Amino acid sequence: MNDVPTMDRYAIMAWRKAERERLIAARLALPAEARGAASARIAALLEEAIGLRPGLKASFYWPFRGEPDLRPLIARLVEAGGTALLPVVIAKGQPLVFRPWAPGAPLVKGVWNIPVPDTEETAIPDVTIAPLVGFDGANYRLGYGGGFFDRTLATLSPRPRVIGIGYGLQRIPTIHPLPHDIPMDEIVVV
Ligand SMILES: Nc1nc2c(c(=O)[nH]1)N(C=O)[C@@H](CNc1ccc(C(=O)N[C@@H](CCC(=O)O)C(=O)O)cc1)CN2
Ligand SMILES: Nc1ncnc2c1ncn2[C@@H]1O[C@H](COP(=O)(O)OP(=O)(O)OP(=O)(O)O)[C@@H](O)[C@H]1O
Repeated sequence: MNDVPTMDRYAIMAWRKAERERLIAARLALPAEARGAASARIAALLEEAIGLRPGLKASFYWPFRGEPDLRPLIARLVEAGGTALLPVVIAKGQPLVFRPWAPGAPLVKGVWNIPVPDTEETAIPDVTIAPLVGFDGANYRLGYGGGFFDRTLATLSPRPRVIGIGYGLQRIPTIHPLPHDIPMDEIVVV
């Protein structure tokens, strides 16, 4: 099982499932104050990396299961004249769509009860902030297992700049990349 070259697709999917559970539990075990402090540091580094400017369209996410809370950065982008987008699951097995959202705008419950903007409007992001469950040194991302980000990026041309974000404890030696896995452009981890 730990003999990497002999892991087939089935074994990799089973390994990923266990690894996701371990990593999500480790993230949730971080005290709330530590998560809050880390979120502020990630937001500052991200702001520097992307540069807030009028017209910039950046996709974020509504935080759950201990993901860093970057909503203050959403507010700063909107104040700077940019557009913040949130990912929306239309259906399992389908790419995500991105809908605009600004602090105070209405949300409705989407798939898995994730809050999503109450609008039909969609837009393609210039920059996509991807929350990580795990990541490796080759910039591959482990997510929740729906395949949504990879499926979405595979359909977008030009592809947005993808920046993964998370905590250092989410680093793993390899996610055992499969042909559908698309590496991220950058990772901001604290
Ligand atoms: N905050 C946030 N929002 C996001 C994402 C994200 O990673 N973070 N997504 C990024 O893609 C999409 C949601 N992706 C998700 C994928 C799977 C599960 C989930 O709960 N899966 C079940 C397994 C169910 C199944 O396989 O059918 C589970 O883990 O129990 C949740 C969200 C869109 N919104
Ligand atoms: N471009 C694609 N086309 C079709 N299926 C895909 C594509 N990308 C991923 N998948 C499928 O999605 C499933 C989950 O993939 P994976 O384990 O990489 O999820 P993940 O990246 O952790 O999840 P998420 O992006 O939702 O956070 C796999 O069965 C994979 O084959």
